[in-house]
Amino acid sequence: METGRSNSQMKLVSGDAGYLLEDVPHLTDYIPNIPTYPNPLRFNPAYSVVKQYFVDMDDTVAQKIVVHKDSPRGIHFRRAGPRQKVYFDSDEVHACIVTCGGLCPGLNTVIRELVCGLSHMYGVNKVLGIDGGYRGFYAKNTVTLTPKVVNDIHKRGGTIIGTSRGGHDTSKIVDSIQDRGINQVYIIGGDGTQKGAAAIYEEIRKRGLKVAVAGIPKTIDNDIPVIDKSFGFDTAVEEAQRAINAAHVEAESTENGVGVVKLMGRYSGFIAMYATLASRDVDCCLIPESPFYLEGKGGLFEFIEKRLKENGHMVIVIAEGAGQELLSERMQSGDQKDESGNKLLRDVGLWISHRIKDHFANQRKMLLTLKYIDPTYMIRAIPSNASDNVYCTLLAQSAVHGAMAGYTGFTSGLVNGRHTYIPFNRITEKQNKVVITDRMWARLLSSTNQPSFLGPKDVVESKKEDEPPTALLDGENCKDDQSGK
Ligand SMILES: Nc1ncnc2c1ncn2[C@@H]1O[C@H](COP(=O)(O)OP(=O)(O)OP(=O)(O)O)[C@@H](O)[C@H]1O
Ligand SMILES: O=P(O)(O)OC[C@H]1O[C@](O)(CO)[C@@H](O)[C@@H]1O
Ligand SMILES: [Mg+2]
Repeated sequence: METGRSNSQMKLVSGDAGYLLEDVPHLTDYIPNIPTYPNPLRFNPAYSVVKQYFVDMDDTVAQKIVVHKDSPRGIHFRRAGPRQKVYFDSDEVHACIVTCGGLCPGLNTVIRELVCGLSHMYGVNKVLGIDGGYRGFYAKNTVTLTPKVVNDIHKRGGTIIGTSRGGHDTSKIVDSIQDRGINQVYIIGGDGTQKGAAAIYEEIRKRGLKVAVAGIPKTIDNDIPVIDKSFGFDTAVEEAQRAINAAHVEAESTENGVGVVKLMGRYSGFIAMYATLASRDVDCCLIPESPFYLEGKGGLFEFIEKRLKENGHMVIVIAEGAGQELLSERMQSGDQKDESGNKLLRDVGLWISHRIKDHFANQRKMLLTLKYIDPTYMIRAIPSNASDNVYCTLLAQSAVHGAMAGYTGFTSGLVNGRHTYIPFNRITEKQNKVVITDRMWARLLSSTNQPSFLGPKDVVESKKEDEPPTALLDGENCKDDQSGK
């Protein structure tokens, strides 16, 4: 039973035992009588041997998988994959791909697999690359993308079609889509990009155009909610190990050696947390979600001194968004923002390195050798690793299957290990953050043996926030209502 719509993006369908499907829009929601065609995959020798290759129309994926016997079934998303019927004839499709926001390992793999998936699975040969992000729709030329052009691009970092921040003019973008006769739009980017994609979808729907809009979530920060993790995250964590290793080697080679590594993570400390857990060489990990302080009892300086006395060296990993509130007024960037409106951060790594050196030289009169390593762009400008390549391939293929099947206004995402179509507004309504009252953060604290820097009051406050954990965490409370994982 369809229970209603909060807006044109959200179709809610309820079922027995608290089952709720947060469905994605379909072109037929606003264009009646669109002709359908049998899915050309049924004639494809690679797939025709696969029993039940097509996804059952009723297949959905549960958001919550830790349950009690009397738990409500909760929120579900439509399962991704090829459908029996498609709503585009192969010759009719004119697709475009755009990449927006910061770089991320795997962007080129997604582009490659969109182009190859469209061509090899659906016989679609008209694919345009939009040059340089959203503004490329109206301010730049396009690039023709063929399987031959994209053949080797997954071995390179970056995005062959360029990216940018800012420049989202919905009306001009949709004019350009209309003028060029584009009817499938694939948009790869982070939370800002997906908000832009939602605006494009709304405008397309308002104009009644037969244009499918599909998002592919991208962010090395892993700050996109609902999905298990974002592509490129594993690669970034792996690359971060190299910086941590270097910091460790430098630190252990001198008396009272301290290695400080700053890693990306504007609002979410997932990269720092995972790189720390993977490395085991890190003595202290500082992330935006967990406040800390430097001086006095239980502070960072006290911990550094203790660890140096115990081990003679230590490694600190700090996410770029950590401790921003501690930076002095003079260092604050005030209200400076980038072109997309994201707040510009000050260099917390440099700041903390100076503060540590200053404290030990002047207050404690202790000789200490500190090396600061800032690998920021190096962890996102590299090609994706093997596992991210496979992940990117499936995300891209899922997006293609969804658009061909007439779905629109959706993001292709992995939920509990299954590929799904998620409505844009579920992806954009909040940011995914490390939950410091979750077991994963406790594992980190126990692995580094660092103080939590929290008083009992802070823990209670933080618990009250009730952030929904993601699959990268595992504090899922099965008694929760249907508000999320
Ligand atoms: N609320 C919004 N509505 C429309 N467009 C938006 C919105 N927020 C951001 N955008 C556009 O999306 C694009 C990318 O946004 P942004 O620079 O914030 O990166 P992102 O997609 O969040 O990726 P990341 O932060 O991981 O680098 C920009 O072109 C920006 O203009
Ligand atoms: O310098 P740029 O390109 O604006 O990107 C920096 C930001 O992009 C991110 O990598 C997210 O994509 C953040 O971690 C970082 O703060
Ligand atoms: Mg963002």
